[in-house]
Amino acid sequence: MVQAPSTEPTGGRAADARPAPGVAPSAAASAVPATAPTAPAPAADHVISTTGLTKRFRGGQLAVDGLDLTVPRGSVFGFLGPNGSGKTTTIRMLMGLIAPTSGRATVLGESMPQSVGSVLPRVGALIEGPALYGFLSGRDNLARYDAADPTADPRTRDQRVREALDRVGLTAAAGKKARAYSLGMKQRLGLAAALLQPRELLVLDEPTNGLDPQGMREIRSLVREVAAEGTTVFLSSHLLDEIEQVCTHAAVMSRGRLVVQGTVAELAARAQGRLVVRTDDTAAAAGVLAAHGLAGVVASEGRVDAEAGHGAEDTLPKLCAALVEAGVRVRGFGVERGTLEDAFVAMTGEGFDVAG
Ligand SMILES: Nc1ncnc2c1ncn2[C@@H]1O[C@H](COP(=O)(O)OP(=O)(O)OP(=O)(O)O)[C@@H](O)[C@H]1O
Repeated sequence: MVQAPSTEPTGGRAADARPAPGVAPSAAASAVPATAPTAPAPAADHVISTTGLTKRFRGGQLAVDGLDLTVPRGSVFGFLGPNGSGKTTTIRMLMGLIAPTSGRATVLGESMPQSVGSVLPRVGALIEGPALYGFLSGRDNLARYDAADPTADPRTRDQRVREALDRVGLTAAAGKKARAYSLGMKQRLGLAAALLQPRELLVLDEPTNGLDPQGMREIRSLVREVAAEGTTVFLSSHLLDEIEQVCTHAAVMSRGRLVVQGTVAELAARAQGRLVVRTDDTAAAAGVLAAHGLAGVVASEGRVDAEAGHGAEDTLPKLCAALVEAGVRVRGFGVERGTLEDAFVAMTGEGFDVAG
């Protein structure tokens, strides 16, 4: 089931507000004009695929610009970008909650938004925080979500709710009113709602946003568990280290456009490491590195570093020998691995400014 995002990002988090109820597949289907799918099915190993997907809002804002995205089955796919880069708008198009201006999207092999009614029952989603009734217990909130799913058998509801609560570690707090839940508990309850039924795809929009480190760890470990059971997870985040920790694949967005996509290892490999020489003879060391053609040589207190460049591993012994030969007293020498953040900066020429 897809939970309805509120139009205001904060609205979905307010447990006491009367929320928009979760969008039952049939309700979502009726919101979008149905037309016969004409696009060919994508390769079976892609759970999400978009071509030229574009969304321009009425005010003229181009939120998503010609997106070509491919999410392999079985991946934990990180959808990464600073605030305002178009992640939520993309997810809302993928879930059939808004129609694209142009381009096409397929989810689980079917065109969206046309096939929203048959696709959404196979997808669990948590978008902009769960919509909860604060005056109901966690258990009763889940029962309401389950009841909104026309495919869910009411006779086995209690068991599904019990199992979902257990899986997210909320059994002990099941009887507590949702308004008394911490933000992390609310997120976990939202995940439980998304996991009431076995799903082929789990879509999570910034699931750790606003959580403390413990809450973040809990959500990440749940994501890993779900993925280990074979569910593909599509996860948006503006946290680079989160993507590095949890995801197998990632796509990077900037200003509505896709910068790059691939495995996390491939993306991180694009980030050139820095060669670091620890020494008190910084001027001499900087001279040796520059003489060997290294770019970006920077000397600071007790340390000189430079762009390692590709193939750095092969030139390290030569450089080390040259430093020693020049009388540089080397205390430490090596390449510090580049991070995804370095890769982002290298690819976009921009800092990864989460404020957008
Ligand atoms: N309903 C809307 N009407 C007009 N502009 C919108 C609407 N929704 C989003 N935008 C704009 O589209 C751009 C992309 O927003 P979007 O929410 O998709 O980004 P995001 O990457 O998910 O960022 P965040 O992490 O802050 O949610 C932003 O400039 C935003 O202001």
